Amino acid sequence: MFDVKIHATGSDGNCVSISNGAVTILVDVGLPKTKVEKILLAAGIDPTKIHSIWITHEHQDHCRGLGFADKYKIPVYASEGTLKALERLDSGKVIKAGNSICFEAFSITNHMFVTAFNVSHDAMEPLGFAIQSGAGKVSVMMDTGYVTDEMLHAMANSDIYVFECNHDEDMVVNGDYPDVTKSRVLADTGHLSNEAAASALAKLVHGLGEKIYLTHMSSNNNMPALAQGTVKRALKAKGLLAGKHYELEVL
Ligand SMILES: O=c1ccn([C@@H]2O[C@H](COP(=O)(O)O)[C@@H](O)[C@H]2O)c(=O)[nH]1
Repeated sequence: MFDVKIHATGSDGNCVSISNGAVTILVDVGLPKTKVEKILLAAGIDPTKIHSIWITHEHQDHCRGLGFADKYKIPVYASEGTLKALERLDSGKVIKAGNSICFEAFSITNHMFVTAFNVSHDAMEPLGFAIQSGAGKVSVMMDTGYVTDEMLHAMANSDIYVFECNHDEDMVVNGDYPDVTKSRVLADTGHLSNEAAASALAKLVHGLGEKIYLTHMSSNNNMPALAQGTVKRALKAKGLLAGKHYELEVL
């Protein structure tokens, strides 16, 4: 089984580690580099052992700590658009949506495939990632305004879902954000609402003990109980109960 740790999530910074026991990767380093170093060491992760860092897109809350990659000479993978926006096209490694990169393939137990898929966010070329190995499958989907069939296909049959569950639409509409920010959050290239996350998860989760992490939650336009309740209701409509058919954690 994969070991997934959500070290930080939300608009202040995102960082997830994924390990299959042999290989550890990070998805996003959206905290200052010294903080990335600190939280990883506190979690028992040796920075010198990190195989690679996968960046979903160029917004600061996802890549602020890229200096951490430079310090430890860790390869950085992202889309061409993201690497261009980060001015790292020369040093970064390009992954295209639909493509998989396989590493440590010399042993069936050590191998890990990372497959990229397009998401819909107001960045140059944002990606989500599905990570597979003998340890199972983990999907990471953050910062997307909606979920397409292609995204569902890429994430299908995961054991672990790291899923954006950003806001309650009514809270955004009636909240304090300026109109331009409200429109941005609610746009197709914005962030995922509780309802949209719940509806996508209801299509993905089969009740086989999947683990769901609800992430990138707004502290202004959401409440953990509201997000959790929305997802639980959608899954209950399929006959699936938290704690029995799947595990749910709100971060
Ligand atoms: O004053 C603000 C607050 C937030 N944003 C952006 O909106 C989205 C959602 O933020 P949450 O903190 O999850 O509510 C995110 O992209 C923020 O960067 C903003 O532009 N201005």
